[in-house]
Amino acid sequence: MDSPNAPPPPQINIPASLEHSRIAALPPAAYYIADFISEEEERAILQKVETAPKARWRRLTHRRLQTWPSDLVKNTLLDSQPLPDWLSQPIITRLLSIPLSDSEPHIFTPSPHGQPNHVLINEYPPNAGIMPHKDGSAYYPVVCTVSLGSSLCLNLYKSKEDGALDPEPVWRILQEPRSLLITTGELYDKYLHGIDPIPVDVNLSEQSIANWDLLRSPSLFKGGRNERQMRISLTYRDVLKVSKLGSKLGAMFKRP
Ligand SMILES: O=C(O)CCC(=O)C(=O)O
Ligand SMILES: [Fe+2]
Repeated sequence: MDSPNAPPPPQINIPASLEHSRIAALPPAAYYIADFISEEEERAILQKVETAPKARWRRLTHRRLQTWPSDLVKNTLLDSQPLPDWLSQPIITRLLSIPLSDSEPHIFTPSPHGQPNHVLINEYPPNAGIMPHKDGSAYYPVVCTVSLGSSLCLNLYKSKEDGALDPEPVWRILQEPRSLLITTGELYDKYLHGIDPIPVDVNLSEQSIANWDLLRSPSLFKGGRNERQMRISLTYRDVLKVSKLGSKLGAMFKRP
């Protein structure tokens, strides 16, 4: 557990406030912290994800996912169990330790539960992506994504006047392993996000990548390419509605 007086584990680099990690090229507001967790912490979380009971995985055509502590039922979290320790420590503790600005508390201070209560784990083989979408009304509009295992590009799209999707992304964000990306505001409500189902991200440059100046290792992408490996993402959000009935219903919907 992170305590205010303990020195941070080596390899992590947490800003004094989120303002220092703001992606300036994007509308308000998105933040990128390249070294949010250490390699050792990454390994430990990957091990927990990989050894979760088989029934935890839901298989889609090209990717698999786990939901913790459980699936939503009609946009509601059944309040049966808290998040397991390996999803709270160190990630949530560390996230909540970062002030929003030099004078304001953390990013979840105004949210109903003051912290994320739900984690979606997505596993993307190199050719897998996720269709452009919005995250909808079930969540407080702050999305925190920790990436593990591989880098890839998240694309941001806008809807055209007639509501159709403009197929060219307006911005691209490169997410490195062990990084944290936070998106809020207009990026939650107005724009769509998605990941191309391709084995290699191309045309990566200071001009094309919104968070280039915040990357840990921009030199790795000097050739403009990123060969994808297996990537696991952990998406932390606060589900607005939590049902106290969950402790009863939880037994019926219980997963191992
Ligand atoms: O894996 C990611 O980075 C994005 C996942 C996502 O957009 C979602 O689960 O809503
Ligand atoms: Fe999403």
